Amino acid sequence: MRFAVIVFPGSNCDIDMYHAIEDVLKEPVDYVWHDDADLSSYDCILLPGGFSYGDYLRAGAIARFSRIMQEIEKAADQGKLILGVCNGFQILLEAGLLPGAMQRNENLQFICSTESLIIENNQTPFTAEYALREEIRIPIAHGEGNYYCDEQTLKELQQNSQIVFRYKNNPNGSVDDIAGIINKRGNVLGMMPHPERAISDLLGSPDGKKLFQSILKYWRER
Ligand SMILES: NC(=O)CC[C@H](N)C(=O)O
Repeated sequence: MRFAVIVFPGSNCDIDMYHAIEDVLKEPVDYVWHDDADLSSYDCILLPGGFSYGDYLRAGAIARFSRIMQEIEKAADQGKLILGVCNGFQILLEAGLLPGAMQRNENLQFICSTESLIIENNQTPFTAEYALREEIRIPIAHGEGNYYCDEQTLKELQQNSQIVFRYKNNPNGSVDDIAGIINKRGNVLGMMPHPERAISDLLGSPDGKKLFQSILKYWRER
């Protein structure tokens, strides 16, 4: 299974993401620069965290217009797996690949902490290795993680089981304690917490490993 880690000017979790794939899955992984225009050889596309274009205007608002985004939209249409973490999630929202938007954290502070998350849907390619309602510990580090959507969208997310992760103790004011959502088709996941920073006890938690293992399992069994 071939993985691409997309690198924007200002990405800063790309190396962690690369090593998560290399260390946990031992599968081929490449960095792909945002101005490149071919993702056809990749099975899974990873948008890492960071401050693309300095988070100017809004986090993800400029990266959304990168050349690579057309390729990512094409890959999503083809049913390939797309994972956006933190700034990657923000970019997917700005691009309209996931519904809703990010606001500044409720307390207007950048929050850096390890949070308990609840697995709300383990029937996705990204979470099949977890138990339903399993509680996991994953770090967060963001200033704009306060997920918002209108009532109609929230109802749809709830009814279609598109809310994949919820915070146990909501740190940022996100609606319905949302930490991560998936698209209706089930191949595009966005989440604010960083699973790539939780792949061993040495890093404080190994709980992110199952997310990457779920991706590989899905690909092998599909
Ligand atoms: N870790 C990150 O991806 C930082 C997220 C982001 N740009 C924010 O502060 O909201």
